Amino acid sequence: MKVAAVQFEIRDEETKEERIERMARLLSGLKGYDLILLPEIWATGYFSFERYTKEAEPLKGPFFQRMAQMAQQLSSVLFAGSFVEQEGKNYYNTSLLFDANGELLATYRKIHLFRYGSKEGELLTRGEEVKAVKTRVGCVGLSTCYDLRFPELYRQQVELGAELLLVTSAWPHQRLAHWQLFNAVRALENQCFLISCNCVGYTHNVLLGGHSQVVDPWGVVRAQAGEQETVLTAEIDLAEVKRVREHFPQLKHRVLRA
Ligand SMILES: O=C(O)CCC(=O)C(=O)O
Repeated sequence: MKVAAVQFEIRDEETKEERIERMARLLSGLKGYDLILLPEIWATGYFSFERYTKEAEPLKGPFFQRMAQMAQQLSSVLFAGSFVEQEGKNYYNTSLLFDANGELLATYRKIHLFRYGSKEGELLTRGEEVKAVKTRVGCVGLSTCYDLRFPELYRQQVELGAELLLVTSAWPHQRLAHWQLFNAVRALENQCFLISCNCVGYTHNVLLGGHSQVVDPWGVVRAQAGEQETVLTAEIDLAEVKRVREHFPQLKHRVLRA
């Protein structure tokens, strides 16, 4: 199957609406992909904490509607990245997964909120539910940025059937080495494909790291973006997950202690 990750540049001078329109233009050139990924809180900008509550939307607000429409127009499963969701008094970092007909397949509220040089932990409420979802492109595990540092989350996704790990991100360049390691290791230790979609650009004095990746179940990086806005593409075969797990049955050799 053909996959694409839109590594998007965050430009602080843009409004949310301008950013959504620019993303829509980028997406309109992406015909023929089975699965497309977008980054974390890209429409508001992850580091634009002053905009979070102002730009928050209910789950099925305009952001949701636009992304559903894009999935349908592209006939692609779309992991639309995340937005700031408001439900009552609470705000969440919520990502959306749409089927190729524009129907919602799943939502995921970020579980591990980032608190280092970030106001996310103050402003948002963490999610509770681990998500691995059966789709026409395989069973996908959903996660967001800082989640990458917590291996138990991905193991739970695998226990729920995940074979493809999708990571939406706004990871800073300062810790690019960590990003590179976690991308490879999460795929390798779980014998899954992993696709990550990061942002680039300078935002609120933070340089975002790019290097969105496609990693195979041996931990080999099959495709990797650089540090510019770009669309990372790859062709992957999920049958490899089964082959790798049969050939090297590490997941069956776990020793679980109480
Ligand atoms: O863990 C990190 O170093 C970066 C995490 C992050 O930027 C985020 O969760 O948005």
